[in-house]
Amino acid sequence: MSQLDLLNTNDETEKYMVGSVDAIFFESPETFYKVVQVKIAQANFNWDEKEIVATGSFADINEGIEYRFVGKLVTHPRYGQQFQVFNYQNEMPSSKAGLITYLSSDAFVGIGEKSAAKIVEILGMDAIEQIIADEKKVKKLGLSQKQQATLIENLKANNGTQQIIIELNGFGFGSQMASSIYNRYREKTIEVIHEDPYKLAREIPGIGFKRADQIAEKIGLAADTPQRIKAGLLQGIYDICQEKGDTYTNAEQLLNQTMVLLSNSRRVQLSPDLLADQLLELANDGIVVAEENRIYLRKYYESEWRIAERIKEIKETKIKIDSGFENEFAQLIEKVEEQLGIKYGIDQIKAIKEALQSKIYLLTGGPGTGKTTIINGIVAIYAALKDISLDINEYKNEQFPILLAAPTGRASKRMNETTGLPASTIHRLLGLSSGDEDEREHNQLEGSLLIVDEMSMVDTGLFDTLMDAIPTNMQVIFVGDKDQLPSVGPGQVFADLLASPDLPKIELKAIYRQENESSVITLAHAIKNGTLPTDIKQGKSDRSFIECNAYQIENVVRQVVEKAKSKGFKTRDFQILAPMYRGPAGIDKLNEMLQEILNPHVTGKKQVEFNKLHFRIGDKVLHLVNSPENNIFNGDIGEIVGIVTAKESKDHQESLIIDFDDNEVEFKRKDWIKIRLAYCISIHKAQGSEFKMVILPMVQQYTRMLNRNLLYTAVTRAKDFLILLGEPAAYMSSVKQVAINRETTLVKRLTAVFSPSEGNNDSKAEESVSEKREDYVTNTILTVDLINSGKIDPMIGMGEITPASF
Ligand SMILES: Nc1ncnc2c1ncn2[C@@H]1O[C@H](COP(=O)(O)OP(=O)(O)OP(=O)(O)O)[C@@H](O)[C@H]1O
Repeated sequence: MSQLDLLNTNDETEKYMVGSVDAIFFESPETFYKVVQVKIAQANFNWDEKEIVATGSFADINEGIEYRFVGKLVTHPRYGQQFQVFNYQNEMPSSKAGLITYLSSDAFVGIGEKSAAKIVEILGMDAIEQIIADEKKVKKLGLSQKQQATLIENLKANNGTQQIIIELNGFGFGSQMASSIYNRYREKTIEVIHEDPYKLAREIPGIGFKRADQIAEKIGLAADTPQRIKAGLLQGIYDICQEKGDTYTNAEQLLNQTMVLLSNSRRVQLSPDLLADQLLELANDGIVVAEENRIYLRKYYESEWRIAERIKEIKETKIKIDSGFENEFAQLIEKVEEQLGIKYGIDQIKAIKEALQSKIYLLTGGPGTGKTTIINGIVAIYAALKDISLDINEYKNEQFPILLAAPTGRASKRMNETTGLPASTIHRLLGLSSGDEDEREHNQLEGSLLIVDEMSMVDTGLFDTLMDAIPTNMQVIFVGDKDQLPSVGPGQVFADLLASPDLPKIELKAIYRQENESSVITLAHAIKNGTLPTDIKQGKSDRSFIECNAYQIENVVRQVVEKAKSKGFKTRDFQILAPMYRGPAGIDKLNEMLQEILNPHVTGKKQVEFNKLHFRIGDKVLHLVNSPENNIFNGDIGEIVGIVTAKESKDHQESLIIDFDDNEVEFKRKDWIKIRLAYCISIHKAQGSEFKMVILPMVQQYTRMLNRNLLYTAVTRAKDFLILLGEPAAYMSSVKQVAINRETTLVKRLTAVFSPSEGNNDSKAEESVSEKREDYVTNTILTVDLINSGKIDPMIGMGEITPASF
């Protein structure tokens, strides 16, 4: 048999080798992936040479140290045969010399060969085990304090990290995921997994319930263990709230959802009673909150109460209004009107005046109603009244006293452009990093006036954090368009605030955009009122309608785009918006086609492949998550301006350089998951952005997704031109479908804190949130009693599920 036959990659039998690491060829800075050369001392496979290249996930591996590697031989298309390591262990140095080499290696900075020799001489060959078992042993080795500390620290840490990575590998996590998990829990990793493997599903992006459940099974958690059922219930509430945008659910919905989740994951049917019992325990422990027939994750329950209480505190803190305000205001408004060359309407003046006199003020209005013009007026008059300079250069080391913020990068950039003042995203303002909107750690805001735009996009978690950061004496103005889509995350904060009778507000109705009577704005207002103009299909100077079916969409979009291009529109000037990703008229299909016509592959030019997609220089791409550390946010659109191949890069990792409005950010391959092509994007992702021309395909195929707020949001993204395509019936069904109101209790909480005497059972304004929790248990018992007594059938809705579904 030839050596090549022996090295057949299909040979899956487990191989091992013992050897020392000669050289580390490559190490990824972000993951534990490394390519090393191993000098073989012993192996259970044929290998003619002294060395072999090994690849794998090594937490901490040192040159000159002997390890036992378990894995298989593979053939790399470019580099030939290699040993792919599944797991490895530090073969404790078997000889005295080996142990000395190990203790004097790079892993123990400050310990040289002499000191290492002394350690081995005094403690013997089991020196490491002895020190790990009893730290005091290092005291008699004649080492300096620093050396003693290094020795203990590194022996413990190295031992730990290696073991952890080996165990994570054993659970089937690849190097990337293993490092994400390790980075989150550090030395507690294995403890966390053994204590609650489901924590991974809740806390590590990319790990779902099913994956966590597999681990749970591996460590011996039976399908009916309370821990598993509780995890399923928590996941159930979380999933329902994320999917529907509600801040709570009910027992029936929750039990159905959890039953499906648990049964699908392990294919075992559980009794509804088991689930109901565990739900009761979760409530008794205060992990979920049941109130009447509502079941909340504690965090949303508390967020709504906290928001309401904070709003009241801020609203009720007095602001000083000078006796001469009326006169001064009348003069200042005239001055601003002169500067802007406009005359404010009655409602606009009312808005500016009330906003200036209120601690908290809400301002809503559709496109063109003058929200930005009002913000400019408020800022100018506020600055004049308070004698504040609006020249940002005068605030070198000081905080600018007027804070402007919006939920997305693009919206805050627009705010900055329209006001000429600094504006930032809410995340930046709060100093939050990726994914920690709900964290309670954040900056405290400084300044005297805060204006937040695009409020409809702010969800309960972020708003709770924002309210916590606002000092009680700050004046706050929330601006938005209540008819746009609600936030992606749970809640409908802006709509709820507006629905509260206790907060001063104004809804602007008059449209001021004059230029040539924009028919896009007329259309937007018609949609908002639940109708379509009779001339919807007639061509106008700024909008047109092309009738076609789902299968013709791709071709029609192609023609429209080619026409726009020939008329001199740049790729960034027009945006295709669609409601769905899948299907012949879906975002994915359209992006594929649009990339081919707008940025085709040119032989010899660089392109990289990722998840069956190609990325090329010049591609328009969308960022899918918030990344405040790079100042890029969910929904930001950028352009690929560079591709760095593995060969060209110092760390041998390929990357894309993406330009987001002059902010160039490097994306390593592991981060490509955060971007996608943006020739066509979803309407949700377009919220907070505006485009010169919007091309909007709508077909009946999308029916499930269509509603009035969605169509309204899409149409209002168009600044100059709107091209509607598709089936008129799809547009009609959109306007008829009023977006179902989200289930939230913020309005209820606001009423409770503002009017505690209104006989409302929930009016606990006098109590703190923790005191309110006292009532959870009684309420939960009621709910679960209902289930047990058969008044709520937890199997309702499961009629369509057959054993085959599981
Ligand atoms: N009182 C007014 N008199 C004349 N023009 C006005 C008046 N108010 C606003 N405008 C003009 O109407 C247009 C729309 O106003 P503005 O941009 O403030 O509205 P908006 O509500 O912020 O709209 P959008 O949400 O579409 O940006 C602008 O060109 C603005 O200059």
